[in-house]
Amino acid sequence: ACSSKSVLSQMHPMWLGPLEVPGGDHQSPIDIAVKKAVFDSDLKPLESNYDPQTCQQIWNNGYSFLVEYDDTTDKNTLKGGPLQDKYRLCQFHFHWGESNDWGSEHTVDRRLFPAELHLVHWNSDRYTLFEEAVMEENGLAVIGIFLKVGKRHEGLQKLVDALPAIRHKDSVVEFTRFDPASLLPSNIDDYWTYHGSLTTPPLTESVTWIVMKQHIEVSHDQLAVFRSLLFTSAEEEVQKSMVNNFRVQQPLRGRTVRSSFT
Ligand SMILES: NS(=O)(=O)c1ccc(C(=O)NCc2ccc(F)cc2)cc1
Ligand SMILES: [Zn+2]
Repeated sequence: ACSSKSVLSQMHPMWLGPLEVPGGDHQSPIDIAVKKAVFDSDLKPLESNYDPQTCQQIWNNGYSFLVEYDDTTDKNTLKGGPLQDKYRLCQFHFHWGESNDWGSEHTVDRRLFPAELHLVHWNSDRYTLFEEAVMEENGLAVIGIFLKVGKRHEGLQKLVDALPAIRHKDSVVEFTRFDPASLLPSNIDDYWTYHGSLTTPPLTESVTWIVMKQHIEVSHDQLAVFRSLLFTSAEEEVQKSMVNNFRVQQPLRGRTVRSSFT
């Protein structure tokens, strides 16, 4: 899959404060000012085709937990929406807070959500590897979905049950037959889109962000299990609970956020 450990483990540990990117003017996350978004009637509906059989593993990378898919063939594709090409899902992960009052990376009119899901795809029409695409302007497409605390999310429970096995950084367990579509909101036609970056190092400005207007609901207890994960590996003396793994918001720098709805 796409997040090779070697690159990740050399990453700048985010709790030491986000790495400054000199001159980066297309950084993420941002606040989405709803009234300033420009409706674009050319935006098409998103088309996702995911195959649960290609789910491979779930692991704790010391920043979040990732569910990784086999991205060596065009089995999990995303196209349409703002995208010109076909993109391949390689992993999804979350960002969350220490309390339900904050945790998301993007905000909508400054409104914070307790967590945010990112489904990470790379442009398989133009590149052969994620690592290649991550350096290119049209290389990545990330779907952002806000989580709200409410009713239990049945689809999420299989994932929540696997978390105790990956409490520590660099722990991995086999994870199969998980359908990422089970995490999508019922309406995926209403979204905002803008050009931005990865929200963790290397912070490359290669992401077409697609942020869903409709959130999904998870229970308080399900989200509490996210917070039982640790940033630290089993060997480290001081264990740090994995919370507040979101980046501070970045300036819009003149970018326009487009909406697929009025
Ligand atoms: N939060 S987010 O959705 O913006 C995001 C998505 C993916 C990655 C990632 O894969 N990093 C590791 C990485 C980066 C570059 C490489 F070349 C290889 C691995 C980081 C952040
Ligand atoms: Zn993310």
